[in-house]
Amino acid sequence: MKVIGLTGGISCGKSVCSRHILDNYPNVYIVDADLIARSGLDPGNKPYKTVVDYFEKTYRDPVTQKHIDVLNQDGTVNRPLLGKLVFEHQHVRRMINKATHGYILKEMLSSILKHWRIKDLFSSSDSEPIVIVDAPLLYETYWFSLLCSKIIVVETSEENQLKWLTERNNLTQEDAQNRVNSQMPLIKKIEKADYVISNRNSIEHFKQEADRVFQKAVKESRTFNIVFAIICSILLFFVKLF
Ligand SMILES: CC(C)(COP(=O)(O)OP(=O)(O)OC[C@H]1O[C@@H](n2cnc3c(N)ncnc32)[C@H](O)[C@@H]1O)[C@@H](O)C(=O)NCCC(=O)NCCS
Ligand SMILES: Nc1ncnc2c1ncn2[C@@H]1O[C@H](COP(=O)(O)OP(=O)(O)OP(=O)(O)O)[C@@H](O)[C@H]1O
Repeated sequence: MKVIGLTGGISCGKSVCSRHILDNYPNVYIVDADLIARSGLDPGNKPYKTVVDYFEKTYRDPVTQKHIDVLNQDGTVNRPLLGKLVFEHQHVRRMINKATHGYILKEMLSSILKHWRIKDLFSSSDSEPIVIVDAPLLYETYWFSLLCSKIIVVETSEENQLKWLTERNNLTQEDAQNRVNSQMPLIKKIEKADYVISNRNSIEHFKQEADRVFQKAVKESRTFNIVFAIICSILLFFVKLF
């Protein structure tokens, strides 16, 4: 098994890229951090409880000092409202990161280890599983990046990011800008990257670039070895305790 990270700025095209790779290459599995985070906010899960507690006990609207209810009537999280607060206020963002990142790491580790096969230790073959960890905060969250042998960064212009983000999420320009500003600057991610896929032209061109870079990354990635599998299992054990 090889583990390749896929990251980049918000709304740069990571999902388009991972879907394209999933559809066109055998033995590819996607571990999607956004999807995992979403499940963490389902009622009953630990991150959900932490977030609900925070808004019930701690958080007051900074202007009106009123209590803010982030739940819908059926008890699920009101994501548009929570999203607005998270990207507007650094302390809410800190809280949500603390509430969700341990959970995301645990679920990521479990998903990755599911694809690890002892037989790949002895012979590398074309059928070796390739796990793509699609995580927007791969560099912001040190432990996430450690899991990956190579990391691909998807980049585009800030103008494209804002345009695609306002259209996709139906956001105002200001809300979209808050989301872009809440992440590590894209230029820093590009500096850290093993590979960069540029998404500044058509989607078709982007997919061709994605093919080229993905094939190179697979060739140059090392196989997830037994020592690493053991370290991950131990880490998973401790993360599960908390
Ligand atoms: C704030 C939440 C409720 C907003 O939900 P919403 O449906 O509007 O957005 P969605 O989950 O689709 O995320 C969209 C994008 O926002 C960016 N983003 C999400 N969380 C964060 C964060 N904490 N900091 C910076 N950017 C973030 C990412 O680029 C992500 O791809 C949600 O993103 C969330 O629970 N975030 C905390 C978990 C997290 O850190 N996720 C990223 C995993 S690496
Ligand atoms: N080259 C392109 N031309 C036009 N639209 C594009 C292009 N690339 C991506 N998009 C659109 O931009 C939006 C964002 O793309 P995508 O969802 O893949 O980004 P992402 O990096 O996964 O976002 P997030 O960080 O929010 O998870 C989507 O609606 C997608 O269809």
